[in-house]
Amino acid sequence: MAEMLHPKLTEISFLLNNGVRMPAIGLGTANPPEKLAETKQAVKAAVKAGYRHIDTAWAYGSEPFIGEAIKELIEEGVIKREDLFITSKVWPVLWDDVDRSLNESLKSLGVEYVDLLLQHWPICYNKRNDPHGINGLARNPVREDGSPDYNESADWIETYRQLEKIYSDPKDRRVRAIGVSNFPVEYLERVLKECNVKPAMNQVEMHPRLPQFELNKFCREKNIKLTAYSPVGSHGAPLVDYPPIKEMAEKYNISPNDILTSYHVRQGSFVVPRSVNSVRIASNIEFAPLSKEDIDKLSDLGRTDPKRYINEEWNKVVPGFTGTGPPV
Ligand SMILES: NC(=O)C1=CN([C@@H]2O[C@H](COP(=O)(O)OP(=O)(O)OC[C@H]3O[C@@H](n4cnc5c(N)ncnc54)[C@H](O)[C@@H]3O)[C@@H](O)[C@H]2O)C=CC1
Ligand SMILES: O=C1O[C@H](CO)[C@@H](O)[C@@H]1O
Repeated sequence: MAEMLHPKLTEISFLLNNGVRMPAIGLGTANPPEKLAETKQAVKAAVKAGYRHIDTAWAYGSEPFIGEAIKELIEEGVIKREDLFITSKVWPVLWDDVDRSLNESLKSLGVEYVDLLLQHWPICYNKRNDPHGINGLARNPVREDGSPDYNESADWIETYRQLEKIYSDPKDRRVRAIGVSNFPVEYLERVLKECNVKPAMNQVEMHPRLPQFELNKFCREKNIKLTAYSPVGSHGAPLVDYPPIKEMAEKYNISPNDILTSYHVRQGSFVVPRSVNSVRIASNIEFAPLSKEDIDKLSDLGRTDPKRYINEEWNKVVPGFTGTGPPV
């Protein structure tokens, strides 16, 4: 490809529906237990490479390591707190205690506010103590028979109501924007009907093999932004070696990772790739100015070869969030 002038992915940002500006690419931090401690150097490498957005969650166990990285980056004079955009999420075991979830996240992160707080899943779990869980609670509680321990009498919308109460209190400065994650269109419709604060974000699995056509159309109409998680197909990065992606990468003379992140940013969505490899973090920030035809060609894979990588037993209760995903 001829040399072209265009920004790095780390230089692009979009506005949320409440006027808050959010950097387009964020570092994903849902690292496996054996790599959790590496999150600290990954965040430091990402910020030094230009990243200003970190994606985390109460449930990841990565927040204390992100906190250590932020503290050192501020002490070293690399950034100030206000230069960073931090997203955290409320896990279904704390569906009825958003205050606790947020306070524990803030404490671990060592910050006074998060920029975006999401309801992680529209699911309500019962609380079960587990010394190996997150802050003493089992992350995915199960019953004696091994089935997910849902709270059958609870309503997932209660979590969003608690989020909007915190966000709407002018004396409470702990969140700058609120949103949801893993919400299908019908759940978003219910939030829009029954709640007062429109979610700024819906974070979902999204990539060429799961282009989320219906959610994209709905969210664009309602001015709700989307963030793409698992952009390279999660564990093992299967999409990086997927022939149509490699072919597009060769055409643009750029890495497959850059194709897979630019695919979202080019369409006005956010993307949160995960890595603890500092070389990869720093090199995979090129923006590919994909043409409309190339975007359509990639999205077509969602019709011809659909695939959802995050498919767990307990998330099957969310319509469309199982198997190959929503019909296209
Ligand atoms: N809201 C939600 O429910 C969810 C949110 N997320 C967020 O999205 C982030 C990204 O999604 P993930 O599922 O973590 O997966 P991902 O699609 O970003 O893939 C990450 C994996 O790919 C590997 N990788 C990346 N490039 C590679 C390359 N060129 N060669 C070999 N390996 C490579 C990384 O080392 C890592 O193991 C998470 O870390 C988390 O922050 C992820 C899942 C669910
Ligand atoms: O955010 C999340 O990450 C894990 C998968 O990596 C998933 O359980 C959850 O939604």
